[in-house]
Amino acid sequence: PGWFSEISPMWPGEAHSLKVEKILFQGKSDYQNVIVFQSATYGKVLVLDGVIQLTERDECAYQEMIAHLPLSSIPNPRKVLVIGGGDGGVLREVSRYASVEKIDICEIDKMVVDVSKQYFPNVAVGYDDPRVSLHIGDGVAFLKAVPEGTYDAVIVDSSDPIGPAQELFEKPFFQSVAKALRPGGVVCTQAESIWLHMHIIEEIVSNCRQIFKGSVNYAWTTVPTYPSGVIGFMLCSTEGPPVDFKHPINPIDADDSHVKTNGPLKFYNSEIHSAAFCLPSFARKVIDSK
Ligand SMILES: NCCCN[C@H]1CC[C@H](NCCCN)CC1
Repeated sequence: PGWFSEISPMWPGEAHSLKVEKILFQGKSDYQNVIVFQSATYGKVLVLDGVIQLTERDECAYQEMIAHLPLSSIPNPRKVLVIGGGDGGVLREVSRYASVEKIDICEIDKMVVDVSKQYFPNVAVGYDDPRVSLHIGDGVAFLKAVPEGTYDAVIVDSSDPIGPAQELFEKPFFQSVAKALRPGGVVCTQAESIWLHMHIIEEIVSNCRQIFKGSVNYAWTTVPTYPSGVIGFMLCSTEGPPVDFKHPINPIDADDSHVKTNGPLKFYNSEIHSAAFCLPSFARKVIDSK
């Protein structure tokens, strides 16, 4: 009955809208407002504090890219940490790797987990994997308690810098991620839009270059229901065995040695992996110069 428009001071003067068929859930957690609605053409939609987190139709693009850009770049990921990502979509993608032994996830808002399990079963299917351990709490505190060099990969599937995820965009957090990673370990973070947030990205890249002494790259992909239709990722590795993010050495889309229980990959493949690092000149100028 009507339209949902994603109006936010983070993208002034513009608002992506989706036609609403039915509101399925409305709640207020300790951290944010949570809404689930059935859209006319994008399936069910999860909204936190008025910001679209995922839709059934295009979530594959974001979840597959944020997980496979880092994990396809290292030979045998064993221990993986997901910060945020309470909907479970990233877990679904991480569990495709037979080499993975342990997946820790730290999500601050339990309502996001519960709502995803109830309304987005094909996304929350990630929680069914026995290797997954769910920690409800603040990712900043969780990482401070992690012993040095624990993880092969950290994936920061955060919302935006306004709200509970604010600290996940700041330098101390990146430092704690670097400490938690083994030498040559990798991190992939949600890194906003080159059309909307070049200044935020400039700051993030500058911080990452100071903290991560392996490689630091920015990749991007298309997600029609995120503002400006694109979303980016920071791909960084710590000092140690070199990581070439642009040429995946552990292709998840190649053979059948990977778990297929969660259905086929809908978006990610090795070509789009490499292409994701090709940037328009206005972005490359800023990102490569930091
Ligand atoms: N696992 C899916 C969670 C999605 N995370 C974020 C949700 C907010 C979205 N705003 C985009 C703002 C413009 N860059 C970015 C991804």
